[in-house]
Parts: sequence; C-alpha cells; structure tokens
Amino acid sequence: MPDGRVDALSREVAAACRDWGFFVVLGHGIPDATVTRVAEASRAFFGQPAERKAAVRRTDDAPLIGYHEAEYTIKDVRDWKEVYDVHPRCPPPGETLRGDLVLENKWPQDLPGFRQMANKPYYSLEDFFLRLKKCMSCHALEEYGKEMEILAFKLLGLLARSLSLRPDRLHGFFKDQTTIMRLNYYPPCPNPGLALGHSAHRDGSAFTIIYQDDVGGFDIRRRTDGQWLRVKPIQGSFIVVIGEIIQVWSNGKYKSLEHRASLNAEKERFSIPFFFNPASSTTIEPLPETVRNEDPPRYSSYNWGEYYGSRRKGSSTTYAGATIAKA
Ligand SMILES: O=C(O)CCC(=O)C(=O)O
Ligand SMILES: [Fe+2]
Repeated sequence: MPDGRVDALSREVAAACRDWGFFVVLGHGIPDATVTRVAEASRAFFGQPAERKAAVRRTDDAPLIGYHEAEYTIKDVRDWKEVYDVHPRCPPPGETLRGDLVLENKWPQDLPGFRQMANKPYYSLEDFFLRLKKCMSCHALEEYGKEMEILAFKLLGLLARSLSLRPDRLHGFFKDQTTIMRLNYYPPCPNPGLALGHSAHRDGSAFTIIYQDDVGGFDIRRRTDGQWLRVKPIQGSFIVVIGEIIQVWSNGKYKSLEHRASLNAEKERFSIPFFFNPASSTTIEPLPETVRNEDPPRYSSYNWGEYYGSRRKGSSTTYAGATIAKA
C-alpha cells in the first residue's frame, strides 16, 4: 500500500479509537471460506451432547482453555452463553506454559474442524474415506487462527502508526503471545430483555478482533452519552475493539471499549473473538513516548501474566471484570 494511503488510514484509525474505541475492518484479505469453515466448526462443537463438551471443560489449573457454560462477567449474574477457548498458536506439548499461564489446548475427539486428539489406525477403507472427508474441513480453527494473527499484526502496526509510534514498536510484546481465540454460543433466550449473553465489560487484551454472525447482538456503549448502540453485522467484516492494554500503552489517548452481547428470542447467535494478548512476562505501563511533563502516567504498571491469570483464577467461573489502576 502506498505511504500516503497508509497515513490516511492510520488517521482514520486514530479518530475511531479516540472517539469510539472500536472500528470495523473490511477488505482484510481473509478468505470467506476460512470464516465459513470456522463458523461451521463452532456450530458442530456446540451442537454436541453436553457430556462431549464437558470432556474438554475448563479446569481450575488451566482456566484460560476449554469449554465453559457458566461465566459470570458480573458477580452473581450468569451470562446466557457457552464458550470454548483455544490458544491459536497450537504449541506442541511442553511449550504450553507462558509464565504461570497454561495454554495447552483441549481438543474434542473426532469433530470436523478440530484437531484430532490422537492418531488412530484406519480400521477399513470406509473408515479411511470417512476420515479423509472429515479432514477436508479439519484444522478450521488453526487455519482461522493463523489468518487472524496475520491480520492482528497488520492492525498492530496501524495502531502504532496512529499513535505516532514506529510501526513495529509494539510487535516485540507479542513474540510469546498469550492470545486466546474464543467460540461464543448464545442460545435463544425466551426473555432477552431480562438477560445478557455477555454482561457489559471491557476486554483485558491489547485489542480484540471479533467475527459475529448475521443475527446481531454486539452492543457498544457510546462514551459521550452512555447510550447502548448495536453494531450491525456486515457480511465479511470484523469488529476491532480496543482493550485495556492499548488504553494503558497510549496513556489514555485511546480508551478501552465498554461492550456487551445481547440475546435474541428466536435465534441462536455465534461470535468468535480473537483476544490479542502479549507475552505473559510483559509489564504493561504507559509507553515513554506517550508520556510528557504536562501529561504524566495515568495508570500504574502491572504484569500481564499475573493479571490475566487472576482474572480467572481462584474460581474458574467468576471474575469481576477488569479495572486498570489509576496511577
Ligand atoms: O459476542 C459478542 O458479540 C461479543 C463477545 C465479547 O465481547 C467477548 O467475548 O469478550
Ligand atoms: Fe468482550
């Protein structure tokens, strides 16, 4: 892309992040088929019997990974949803710890689109063809995760530019990233006015790239007047949500977005957030370039791994939602 176009784009990104805390991307180059395949895999996963989903359930010692059906974004208010979390880099066993965080994926057995848990021998020719067919759509999650990561690094460069930083200024933080990709499933709710799929919250990530299906339910809170507004689904688009880390790095120039997932009386809804998270060891603090004598640090520094772990640890079902400490 010519430099002039990139500059214009980063100015648009700057305005969107400053005024809204999110933007929508189109023309990102991710094939429709990749998105269709991951959406189908998600549908297949949540359509399984409860005991099959429970087999890959989140555990207290690895609270960032696996299936979970009882999230409490706000204490004592249960979200109307089921989730399945994976680390998109699929590290080999033994490399699944990032600091204190366990990122070893829990793959369901024999489900199209998901990695197979074990290599089994072929029992017959029919078995071979059956599994070959399944594999046509196998690795849908990994394929989608790879595309997301490429997009995430492009966006990271653009966000850095938009903050008048070197385009690769933030890349190093993501070398041993702790990114999580989440499949969200919101069943229909008989009384959508009385519950939420995901209560109002801010993401702890640097930023989050969200796919949503065509049902609609992603709401953002407009800062100027506190109004909740729905972000209409646009075929082929992704929503990019500013998280708390960018808020701190930019020393408050960009604020994390308050958002929620609303429900639908008739229709189920699916979404896939890609929480772009840095290495566990990262100290999150206002970048020196964003701090001036007349604009001193607004936030205290914190360790990402400790913070991320504590958001889920203790009880694997509750976390109070994020609050970054004011300096
Ligand atoms: O489902 C959605 O549209 C949003 C989900 C979300 O905000 C989250 O999982 O953090
Ligand atoms: Fe979120």
